[in-house]
Amino acid sequence: MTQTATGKFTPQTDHAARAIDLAAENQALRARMAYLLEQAERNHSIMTRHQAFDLDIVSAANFPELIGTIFRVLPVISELDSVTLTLIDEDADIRTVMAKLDVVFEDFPELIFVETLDGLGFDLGQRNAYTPTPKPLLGMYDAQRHATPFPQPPAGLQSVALVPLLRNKRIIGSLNLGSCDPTRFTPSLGTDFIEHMASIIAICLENVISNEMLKYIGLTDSLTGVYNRRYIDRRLLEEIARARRQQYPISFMYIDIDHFKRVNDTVGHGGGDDVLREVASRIKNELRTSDALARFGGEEFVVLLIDANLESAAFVAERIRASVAGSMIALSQELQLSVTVSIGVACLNPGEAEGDPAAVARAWVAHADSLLYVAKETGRNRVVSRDPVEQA
Ligand SMILES: Nc1nc2c(ncn2[C@@H]2O[C@H](COP(=O)(O)OP(=O)(O)OP(=O)(O)O)[C@@H](O)[C@H]2O)c(=O)[nH]1
Repeated sequence: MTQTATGKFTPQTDHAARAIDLAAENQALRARMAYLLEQAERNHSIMTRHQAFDLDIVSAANFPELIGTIFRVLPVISELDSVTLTLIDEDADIRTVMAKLDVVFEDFPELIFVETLDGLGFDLGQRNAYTPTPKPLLGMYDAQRHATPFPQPPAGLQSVALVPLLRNKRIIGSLNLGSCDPTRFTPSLGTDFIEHMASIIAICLENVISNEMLKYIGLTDSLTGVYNRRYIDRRLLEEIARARRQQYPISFMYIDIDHFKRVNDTVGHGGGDDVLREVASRIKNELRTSDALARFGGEEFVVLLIDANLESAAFVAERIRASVAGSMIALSQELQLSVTVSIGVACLNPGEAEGDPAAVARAWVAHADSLLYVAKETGRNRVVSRDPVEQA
């Protein structure tokens, strides 16, 4: 109703006022609907992006691909200013295996390794088998308290979420999310969504790490820790193809411990194993990181040298021979042993790598083996890099 000049209300004015109220209400409803629509569209877009992210990480072929995707994609789709990952790696097994598989950790400054659960840098309270699943910790960023999960925080970091990564109730690390918006992560915020995301990341991490470990075990010799024959057979084919493309020489060394049967007879099989380990370590010390050392079986080792001609490979072989023969191998305080090796060296020059790589590899290895045979026949403890017939 509307009041007249005399103070009375008339039906007309009442009607008009009601219309104004309705219009205002309508406008407010429309604004609210527009807001909800916008929110729904935003949520839909976030969901779609996260579904695509889940697919990406689930199909990551290896460890670098997985963590690369997490660090590259997650900050964008979740509109975050920092994403880091802490992994618990008690005996540095993960780091050792990844390094062996040529993962370059410097490429991932957001990846943090800690030795223990306490090292995660946030309080999970006393834990035992019956402790309930730890929840993500959300709140204001504190430079001192969050120094471990955010070693290089972006300027203006305000709020953080530290999300435990769990596999079968075991905490394997944490996903650390940071935002410059102070209201982004508050203790009252629901955590279902980030817990779900963290659980998928944890599954992917565990799978990829186990796969890499298996790959590593499948390519290395368990006694000496150097590569095994399977690895070198595959690598030979790759390097022959690469040397052919890039036109550089590659060399191959066949190394055999002299009279190893006598070593075993003297110090037993266990002592023989120690000798194998020490010889592998002495050979490795003489090599560049680009060279590949493998145990071919028994007391035989092989080395693949990249971009090395016959002369430089023979030089390295001579250094290896001298290193093994140069000092006794101590099996215990009382027991020391003198060991020597014989080495055959063959080079594959640009132009000689043509044809079927497998056939080239076979002929090349056989050549190095025949030179090793010459070294054995002509007195052992020596390097032979040329056929005696060629030399004559
Ligand atoms: N301890 C140990 N011995 C091994 C291993 N694999 C092979 N052998 C031994 O290595 C010895 C190889 O001996 P041979 O091939 O006869 O040659 P050699 O005594 O080294 O003599 P030359 O090669 O002619 O100098 C054998 O006694 C094998 O038992 C191993 O993993 N550990």
